[in-house]
Amino acid sequence: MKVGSQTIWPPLLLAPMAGLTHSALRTTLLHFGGVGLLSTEMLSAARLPAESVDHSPYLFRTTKESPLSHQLMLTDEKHIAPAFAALHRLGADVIDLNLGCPAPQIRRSGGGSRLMEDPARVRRLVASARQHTSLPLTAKIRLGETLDAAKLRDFCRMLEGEGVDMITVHARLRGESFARRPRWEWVANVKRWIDIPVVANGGIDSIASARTCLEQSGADGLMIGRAAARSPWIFAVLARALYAVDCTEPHICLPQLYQGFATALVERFSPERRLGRLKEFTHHFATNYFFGHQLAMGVQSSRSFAEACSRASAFFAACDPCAEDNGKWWVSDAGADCNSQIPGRGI
Ligand SMILES: Cc1cc2nc3c(=O)[nH]c(=O)nc-3n(C[C@H](O)[C@H](O)[C@H](O)COP(=O)(O)O)c2cc1C
Repeated sequence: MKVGSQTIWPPLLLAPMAGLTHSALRTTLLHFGGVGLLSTEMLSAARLPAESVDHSPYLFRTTKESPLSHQLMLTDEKHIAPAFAALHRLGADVIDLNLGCPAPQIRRSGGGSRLMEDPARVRRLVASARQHTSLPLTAKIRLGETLDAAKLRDFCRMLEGEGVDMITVHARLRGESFARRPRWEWVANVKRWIDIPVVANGGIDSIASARTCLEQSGADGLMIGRAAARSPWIFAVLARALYAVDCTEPHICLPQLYQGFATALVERFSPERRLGRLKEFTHHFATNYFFGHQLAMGVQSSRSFAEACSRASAFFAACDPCAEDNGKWWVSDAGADCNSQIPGRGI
């Protein structure tokens, strides 16, 4: 899939997810392979220029995490020039505009899905964004407030006309919860209306759901969110099954994978940044187990990273035969330093 100057292959994209799509998860995904485009979580355009790449957990990346899309939460034209200059310095491969986030605090600030209600403002923002970068510029949207084909069609055509190179459609209305079946057939409408690549998102968590989504949407690519945290090998599985990519068949040992993720957190983030991220990941990862709520609750109620790791270790020892092969594990809070991976960058 060609997006501006960037070739994305396989056309399997990691969804931006606040608290989840940081360097540790991206590295865990890369271990298995099959991801065509990685993503950051949403970054505030207003705050980005002041963030230190040496200290920001949102910006930290290793050289292996490429190609990487940086997602911007944009509310005001005045933030575009400094934010894009910062993204160029950071070596972003793709810049994505968040036009779909339904979270109340984001909407109150005028960003995310609030923007879809004001197409004239989005037109100005996108036109200005386009002038400030030659990098691939993409947009992530939901279907809107209500099912209104003409409104959605005009909005998508406007994005294309202003120079957006790809649109990802999270196939739900703004107010719809994750529990609702995604409306992949509406992605097919978007695909008919515009000529740039269209990526389908929402509810893709298996080969079967990916195939159904592709059949119903005719999308050029698929974006995967929560399933990436539950089953970080999903990209490798889909890349093999759908795109005949030569990924090694994943060997999955859940305790080992969890340990690898926790170690990556220690290597990348300062102590106060680790526990929250482990909790967020565990919330999704624990659903791999029938009694996963015990793992999730144990980690959720932990007061320190070490306590969370030791509770997880105990859970695996009791519930997962694979843990025996790997012995009793622990993660040291002391951590390694990833300056070795990127000269000049600290944590
Ligand atoms: C914890 C969490 C955080 C999210 N943060 C973002 C975000 O920062 N930007 C964004 O565009 N969407 C965000 N989303 C939405 C996802 O990108 C995606 O659209 C949604 O999860 C549906 O895809 P899925 O069914 O594959 O998870 C988030 C979703 C979750 C669960």
